[in-house]
Amino acid sequence: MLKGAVSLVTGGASGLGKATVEHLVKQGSKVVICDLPSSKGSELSKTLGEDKSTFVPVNVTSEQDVQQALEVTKAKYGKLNNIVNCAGIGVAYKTYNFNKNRAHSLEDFAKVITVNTIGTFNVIRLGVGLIGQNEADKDGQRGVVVNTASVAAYDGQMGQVAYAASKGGIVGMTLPLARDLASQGIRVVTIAPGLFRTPLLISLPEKVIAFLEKSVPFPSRLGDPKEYAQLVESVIGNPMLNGETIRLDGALRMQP
Ligand SMILES: NC(=O)C1=CN([C@@H]2O[C@H](COP(=O)(O)OP(=O)(O)OC[C@H]3O[C@@H](n4cnc5c(N)ncnc54)[C@H](O)[C@@H]3O)[C@@H](O)[C@H]2O)C=CC1
Ligand SMILES: C[C@]12CCC(=O)C=C1CC[C@@H]1[C@@H]2[C@@H](O)C[C@@]2(C)[C@H]1CC[C@]2(O)C(=O)C=O
Repeated sequence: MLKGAVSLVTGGASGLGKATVEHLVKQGSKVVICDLPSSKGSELSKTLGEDKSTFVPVNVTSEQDVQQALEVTKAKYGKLNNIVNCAGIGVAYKTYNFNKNRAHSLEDFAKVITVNTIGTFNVIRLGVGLIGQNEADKDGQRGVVVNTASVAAYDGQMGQVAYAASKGGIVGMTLPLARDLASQGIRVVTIAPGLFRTPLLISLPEKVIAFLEKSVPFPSRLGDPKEYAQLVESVIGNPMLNGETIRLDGALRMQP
């Protein structure tokens, strides 16, 4: 399924996106790594081999940047089969800070929605144009889109109102996207990860990590980004998976 395929991964220079890039390349896909200019995408591509991967500096909220990435994809690899949306950010503020008498900044709320929700949609709306140019396989399929939400879309914690809303938006758009794109044989599936061992979580004090790990029923540990990448491969390989969000969380239900 991945041998000879071309995949575009946003947020591909770090964490879950990076593990996905590495896994897809290992499975024989060419990969276009889209991430911010300040990211380590270029180094990653050099390590993987610049024939198998290409870094394009992209802010997912920019139409121009995403178009540029699609042009590079077409010019270098001739087609696009899969999009994996991993780019994302978060802030941690309560709706109102009653000690400081200060409301959640509207700018911060909008920023998280803009990158996570609008950025994801921006890449999909432009990227499916190129996927739609593929010849359909014997099942009528032309390509697959995999998005990244979070368990926060369902059990957002205190201080996660912007993040949870942004991820809820991704869960909410999954079915209508799948319906909109069904006529072209393009599937859309969202993964909602729990707690994964990426730079953000690794940087927390050991005590906090141990506490977070304990909150996961089984296996009681942080997820390995490779396990996320493994699910991306399964989603791409299974033609009946469509219009659904899959939790990948060891049965974690986050507390308030
Ligand atoms: N690590 C975890 O436990 C979980 C992560 N997630 C989600 O998974 C995704 C990946 O998270 P991690 O790998 O942990 O984070 P990370 O911070 O390691 O990677 C995110 C990448 O997105 C890039 N990025 C940020 N804003 C961007 C923009 N505007 N345009 C292009 N690229 C941009 C960053 O430069 C970075 O390379 C995010 O959407 C996050 O919300 C969801 C649930 C759990
Ligand atoms: C806010 C959390 C949990 C409590 C803590 O001591 C430290 C944290 C910082 C990283 C957060 C933690 C948790 O809320 C889950 C997320 C938001 C985590 C970063 C990614 C995270 O795993 C996620 O996106 C879950 O959906």
